[in-house]
Amino acid sequence: MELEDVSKAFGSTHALQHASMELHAGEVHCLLGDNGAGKSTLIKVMSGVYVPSSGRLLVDGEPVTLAGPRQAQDLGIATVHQDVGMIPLMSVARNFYLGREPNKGWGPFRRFDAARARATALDEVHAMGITRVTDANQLVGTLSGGERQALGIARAIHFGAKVLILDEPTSALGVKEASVVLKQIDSARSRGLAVVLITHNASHALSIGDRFTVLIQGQVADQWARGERTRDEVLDLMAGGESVEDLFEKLD
Ligand SMILES: Nc1ncnc2c1ncn2[C@@H]1O[C@H](COP(=O)(O)OP(=O)(O)OP(=O)(O)O)[C@@H](O)[C@H]1O
Repeated sequence: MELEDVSKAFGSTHALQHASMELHAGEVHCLLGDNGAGKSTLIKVMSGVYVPSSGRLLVDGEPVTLAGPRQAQDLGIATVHQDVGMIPLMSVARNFYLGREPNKGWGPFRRFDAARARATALDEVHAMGITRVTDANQLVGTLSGGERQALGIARAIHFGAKVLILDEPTSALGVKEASVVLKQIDSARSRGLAVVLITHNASHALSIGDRFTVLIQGQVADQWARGERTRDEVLDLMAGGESVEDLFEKLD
């Protein structure tokens, strides 16, 4: 998938200006930038929420116009937001299938196939390494933040995502939980998905990213492949182009 010279304005706010970015199968592309840099706007363009003011979106080299999130989903573009969009008082199985419930029976006898949903949801969740869940009837509200993220990722993969967009999946998590989610991102990459990872955490980005794009005030400030920048350079870019050392000095 490719974004070519994409701009998006909200009235006089130029949230995104002439941004280009390529996603490749089997790669994690980290999208970095300070608050308000345009990251959310960019992923909303990719996921069909916003139509760009100008520029193009290409999938497998063909220009596409996404009429809405449903169309993006049909093309295999899945977004997992920080809150994962799950209902805490519903079970793991119900949340896994939310909006795509497997049915059994025919005509007026069609009904939710609960047994199938439970078995498949549990298999997929275990395949993603969440072994603490042993009963698909368990309520999502009882899962940890990391497990919910993992469930969201497992669900996206199960429903055939080719592009997986993760909006700050590790930001609310402790060290151990974050590492579980990073492992899952790695596993999605191994399965050949193109992953977009928004993060404010330089260590997470550097540990998992294959390619990197930094946005500053809506513009692509830098783009590189793994190994082409030092850790300090990355930190400065993530701070909106300011030296992190200078920022600390200002605190004194
Ligand atoms: N729907 C909207 N209407 C008006 N302005 C918007 C809208 N969405 C975003 N903006 C503005 O566009 C700019 C980029 O916002 P965006 O949310 O894309 O940044 P971000 O990098 O995701 O920030 P954060 O890390 O804080 O989520 C900001 O100045 C924001 O106020």
